[in-house]
Amino acid sequence: MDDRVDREFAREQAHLAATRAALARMRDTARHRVATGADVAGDRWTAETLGRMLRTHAKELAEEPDAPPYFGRLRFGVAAEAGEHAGQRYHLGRRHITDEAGHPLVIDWRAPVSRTFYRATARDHLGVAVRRRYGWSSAPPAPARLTGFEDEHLDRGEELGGGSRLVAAEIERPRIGPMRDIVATIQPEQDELVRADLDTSVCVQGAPGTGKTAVGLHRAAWLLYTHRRQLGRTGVLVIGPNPAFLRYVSAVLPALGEVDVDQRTLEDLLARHPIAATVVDDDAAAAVKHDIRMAGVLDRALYGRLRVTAEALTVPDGPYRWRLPAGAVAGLVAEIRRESPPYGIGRERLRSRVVGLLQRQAERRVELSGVAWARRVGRCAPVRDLLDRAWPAVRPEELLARLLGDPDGLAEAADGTLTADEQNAVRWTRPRGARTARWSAADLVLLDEVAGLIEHPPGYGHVIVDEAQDLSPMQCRALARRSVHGSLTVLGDLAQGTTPWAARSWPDQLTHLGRPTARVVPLTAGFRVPGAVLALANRLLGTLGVDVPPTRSVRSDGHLRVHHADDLDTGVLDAVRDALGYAGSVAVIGVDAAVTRLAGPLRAAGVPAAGVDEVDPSARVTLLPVTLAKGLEYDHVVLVEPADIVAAEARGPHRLYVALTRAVSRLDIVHHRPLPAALRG
Ligand SMILES: Nc1ncnc2c1ncn2[C@@H]1O[C@H](COP(=O)(O)OP(=O)(O)OP(=O)(O)O)[C@@H](O)[C@H]1O
Repeated sequence: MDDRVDREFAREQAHLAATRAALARMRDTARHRVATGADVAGDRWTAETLGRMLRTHAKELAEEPDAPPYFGRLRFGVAAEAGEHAGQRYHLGRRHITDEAGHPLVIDWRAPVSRTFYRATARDHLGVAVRRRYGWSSAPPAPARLTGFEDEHLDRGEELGGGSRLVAAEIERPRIGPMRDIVATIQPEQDELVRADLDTSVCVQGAPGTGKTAVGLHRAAWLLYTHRRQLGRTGVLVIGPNPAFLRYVSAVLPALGEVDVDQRTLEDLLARHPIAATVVDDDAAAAVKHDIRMAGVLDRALYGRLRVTAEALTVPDGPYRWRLPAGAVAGLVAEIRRESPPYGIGRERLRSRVVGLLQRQAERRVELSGVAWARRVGRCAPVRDLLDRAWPAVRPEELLARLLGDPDGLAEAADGTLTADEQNAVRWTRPRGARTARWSAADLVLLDEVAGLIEHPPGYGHVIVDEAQDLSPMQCRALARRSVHGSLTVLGDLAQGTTPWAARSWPDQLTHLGRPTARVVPLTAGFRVPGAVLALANRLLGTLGVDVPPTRSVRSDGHLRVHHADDLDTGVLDAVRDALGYAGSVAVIGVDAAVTRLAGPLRAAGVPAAGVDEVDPSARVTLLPVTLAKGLEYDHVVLVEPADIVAAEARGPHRLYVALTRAVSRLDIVHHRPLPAALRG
């Protein structure tokens, strides 16, 4: 028996050597092609496209050159269910690797056959006789070493499920550096989401650490692989809550071979102007500006610019004068309004219909040179003046500056929609012109709404929105506008909503996102947070006012400790010193001011600690303001004074829930004030 295992292991070593040699050859070829690609292409456009493609390919192959080249293997049986794969073996990895003759040594995890690896069970083995998982040890820069494998004879009814040693080790591996991909251990319910069709929009409701972000990123990679041409043209957009989060997840897609996904914050996507740091809306103003009713107010303000003109139009044309009778233009405007094109297109439509009527008149009298005549008349002063009166061109900045700066204009647009108090809340006390105006973050959302009414923005083939529960209705609309012809993956957790406008129900949020009928799929297996920590965090759930399914942790390791400290700084310092005795990353999380203040005492005690935005390789400890903690994870978390986190903001309990669920292995809570009631006892 052992002999058989040894022989099998030797065969695996030989396959590994062949795979590494093939990968090195593919990399050399890719590099060579980058160097010569531009010379072999026939024209400049082809050269550029080819060059870009080759550079991308070379870059993909250069990612993590010494990482394990595969993670699993499928051996199909010979029964009918195996179909075309009968008797075949396939190693599965992050990308295809082929030998010199073009035979596959490793199949991409996204290929259709790989689906079987994630979905096959003992009850429904989908033709698979044996599923094999590999164990690797890696100590970069040395290449990863194959340490063993684990077989499940699915055809004999054997299945390890949660008992797989390799899967458990992979899930519980300490976190160092940026987020990693999970291709080796994607779970069936996650795989179903990852491989949902391109035209399917889906919403994933998942408690902290259930793999929402991981699912979203793997879905992006799968979609790009499966619909490369279409999405190469239309693009994939990933929206994350803040730059620290985006930095944390930014390595996943390149590691999966995808270097062309647009990963941004929503603020960045809508940044027509820099946000003025000095212009911060107070709570009342922000609440109104993010309210869905603002969509109606802006629409009314914009279309309030149309003027019904009863005048006749006269256009001199050489010896002739062409005329439109009074009322004709008003009729055209009403007709175009009924067709409801974007405002900017409406203006051009009016121009061309006016010209069309004039042209019909003219054609009865003279021979016209069609297009040139129409262009000239369309730009002539009387037509231009008429358009500027009846359907004036509008810039979003100018419209919003007038709306917020002019109480009468605001009252007119908001009458019956916003109360007088709400109008007062958003009104500028010192009116400014469009050029000198300074815009707040919420103003940029409004400007985007107006810009979207004037002209549809370019869209994406697929948009993935993380932490979607935190988006306001107006922010949702900005994303809906960019995915009109594409689909959406909406990721979030109602229990982690911390903005004043955070969603309390997915159907409402999905309606704002333009996908009212998207399926809401729960994920309930927690991969990040150890059981003991999750049990504590779950105690808060009842106080958060949302209806979400409970979660169980799949982790067997980890610890939770609660320390009462007479002196908070000393308590934190002790906990941090203890944390540094373990492998992995450490974060100190507390209200923003406390975290800033703790930098001094930690430094004085000889513990280097970096801010979340600093890159300091000597610091294993990150000082993380709780408002930036969303989506991030650390091996060891020292959570400072939960009562302060609860008291700091209206949604303090939700914020505490987020903070409690950042720890991958160990959570130390250090408090001086009494713990919030839900955490006591
Ligand atoms: N199938 C899996 N196998 C191994 N690790 C996994 C799996 N699914 C998720 N993880 C890991 O669990 C951790 C949490 O995943 P992720 O950040 O995607 O969760 P999340 O639901 O987005 O959490 P949050 O709500 O806190 O943002 C990550 O380290 C991720 O790599």
